Amino acid sequence: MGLLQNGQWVDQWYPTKENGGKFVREDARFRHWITADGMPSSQDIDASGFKAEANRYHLYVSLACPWAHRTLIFRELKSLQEIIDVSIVEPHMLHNGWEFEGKNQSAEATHILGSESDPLYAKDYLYQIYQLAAPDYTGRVTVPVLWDKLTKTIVSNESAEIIRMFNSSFNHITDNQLDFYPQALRSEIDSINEWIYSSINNGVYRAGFATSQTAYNESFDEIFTALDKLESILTEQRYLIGGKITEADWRLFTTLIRFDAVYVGHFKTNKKRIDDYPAISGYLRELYQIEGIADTVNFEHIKQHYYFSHANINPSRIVPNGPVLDYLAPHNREDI
Ligand SMILES: N[C@@H](CCC(=O)N[C@@H](CS)C(=O)NCC(=O)O)C(=O)O
Repeated sequence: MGLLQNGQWVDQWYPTKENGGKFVREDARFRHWITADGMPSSQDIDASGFKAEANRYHLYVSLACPWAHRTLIFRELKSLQEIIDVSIVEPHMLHNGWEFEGKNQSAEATHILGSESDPLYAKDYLYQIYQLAAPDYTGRVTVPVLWDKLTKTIVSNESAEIIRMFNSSFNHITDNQLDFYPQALRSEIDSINEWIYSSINNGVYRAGFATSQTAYNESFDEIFTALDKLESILTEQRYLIGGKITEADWRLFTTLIRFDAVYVGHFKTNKKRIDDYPAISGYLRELYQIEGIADTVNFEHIKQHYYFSHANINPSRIVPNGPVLDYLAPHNREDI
């Protein structure tokens, strides 16, 4: 794993020493917006508008990654499958970072079913896509990447913003008017997102990537305090914000679905499993059973990625066979 420095790939692990053993996530650097008419959006930090058009954009994802998973879910829920195509990288992220399927894969990586080659430029590694967009780029090479085929650049590598674009910018093309970020609920959604991002979505990474006991303990406590609070919220109400599924639920979902399969073991977030929380686990099953969602979940990619890629956490690279999980069992949430 590594990053680009002035456009050159450098193989190195996350620096945690200077932060007392804490993992600190870097902000995404490509932050443009696709708008319906192509006019710059007020959220676009570079004020360059990208017009919503069918088959102009391409999504590079990993099926393992919870952030990329959000974008796949929104592509599904917002009927964008036919107009935004997707490429799936190999789950093993090694010394060249994310790799495409092909003959130049790292020697120790295994070809995992479902991984794809780069259909646009036949590149071997995702960092080469970043180099195409910005030859002198400095920063991490992350998924998801929303790519513009017309101007050959990265529109965005920030999942939180990609799902907002998917939520509304293509409605006039797809005629899908579902709204997961309705005006009236925005401030409530924003504040729940912030809490869940820091304590849970990013909390599990802070626990897993911590290199000091203190840093791990801190995140561990934060995660389980938040899960206990979530359990009481979801005992009283069906979704995070009352009776309607919003963006906040989907952002939480991608962490919950990885929790028992990977985080409990690999990231040592093992005070309880999601399965031990009756309300959260029923809620998780309900979301999983919504049409189109199960197809976005690939446990093989999820487990292979974490257990195999992070050799400093799991040097043997043995990928566990369990646990047995049944997300198709009845959720019994209809009457809440
Ligand atoms: N802020 C980004 C974070 C994405 C992210 O960190 N993705 C991970 C995979 S789960 C990644 O690609 N990491 C590679 C790296 O950090 O070098 C987003 O939400 O889109």
